[in-house]
Amino acid sequence: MGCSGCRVRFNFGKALSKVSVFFTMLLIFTYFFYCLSGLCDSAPRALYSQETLDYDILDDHRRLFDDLRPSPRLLPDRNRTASTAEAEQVDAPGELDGAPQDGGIPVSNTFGTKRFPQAIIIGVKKGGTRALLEFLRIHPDVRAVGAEPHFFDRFYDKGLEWYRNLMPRTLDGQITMEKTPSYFVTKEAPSRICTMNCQTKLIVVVRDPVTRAVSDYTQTLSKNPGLPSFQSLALKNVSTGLIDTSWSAVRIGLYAKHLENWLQHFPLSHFLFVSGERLVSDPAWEMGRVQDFLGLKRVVSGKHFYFNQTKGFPCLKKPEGSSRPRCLGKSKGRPHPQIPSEVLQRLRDFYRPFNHRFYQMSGQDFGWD
Ligand SMILES: Nc1ncnc2c1ncn2[C@@H]1O[C@H](COP(=O)(O)OS(=O)(=O)O)[C@@H](OP(=O)(O)O)[C@H]1O
Repeated sequence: MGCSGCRVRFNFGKALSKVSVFFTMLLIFTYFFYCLSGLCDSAPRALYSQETLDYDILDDHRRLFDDLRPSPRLLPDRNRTASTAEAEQVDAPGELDGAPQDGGIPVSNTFGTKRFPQAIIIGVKKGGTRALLEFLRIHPDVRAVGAEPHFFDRFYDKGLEWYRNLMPRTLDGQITMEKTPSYFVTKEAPSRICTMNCQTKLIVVVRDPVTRAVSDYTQTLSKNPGLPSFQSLALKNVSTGLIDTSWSAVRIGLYAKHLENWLQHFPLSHFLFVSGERLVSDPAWEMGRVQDFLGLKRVVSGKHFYFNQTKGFPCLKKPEGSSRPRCLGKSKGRPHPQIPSEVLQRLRDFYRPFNHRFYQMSGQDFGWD
């Protein structure tokens, strides 16, 4: 009896070890299948459990974009065009879902396909483009490249397949997006985007050009504390108050001029102009418009936001899978330096006719006067 009991125990133990080997193998196969299917791409999302977006943004950027980044030059150079000066400012990017791959053939499988973006946030620099993209990424039908690809301004010679391979995989019905604010001021960008797809939807986050210029200056100043004063860069002649339109921080705010270039290639119906101010004061309202424009169900709503008093901006309530709320990183919402009021007034006067022209062209009054 003792012996037969032993045999039963022995067989049971063997069976148990076979079952555990089977399950281990199953786990390994499942993992490989999962990765080969491209779902491992979404792993960086786990990093979003950080309180701010700083860490994931910078790590992903370094890992995947090191070979793309030209050496940064921070001092404004009046001999360069607005577009080249603009292109130097690499935004703190976010999650990158797809690394550039060799071969250029888009990977397609049952879990998604790398597609060209159907919608692009083309501008404006310091308008609130990062906030908009991060808010949109809550939507289950939006997948976006976190870093700024700068394809249509800097890396166009790498070819469209290179660009497509930067994109995250999407399922049917999902929208692929990217944001590169310098496209708005890049002369060649409209024709290049149209060559990719003339049906592309274009989103422009606009902000009072005076505040935008100060924000732009603040960003450059943060990287280069020896920068001359705002007024000495903005004014060609302090006594006459002549504005220096060759300074990119000023030029970018001439929205009507830049839009004119875009309207040569795209009809107005392809654009959505988002108010950068309202994106801060009422993000849910502005996100409603954006989702409608993109043909998405209104998923992102007031319940996703709270106003963070310390940050002074709306932040995201605990996103799914995250233990903490999420604000944008330190490079968003920097305190601006004090600029003499007469300089700001001079700039306001300078921009007024351009703003009015922009209101006419866009059919929206942003109330910047
Ligand atoms: N929710 C939230 N959190 C933080 N910051 C916010 C938010 N919404 C809009 N903004 C404004 O976004 C400004 C930066 O704009 P961008 O993201 O377009 O800058 S960049 O061009 O990508 O560098 C940034 O400009 P500064 O305040 O001058 O730093 C903010 O004013």
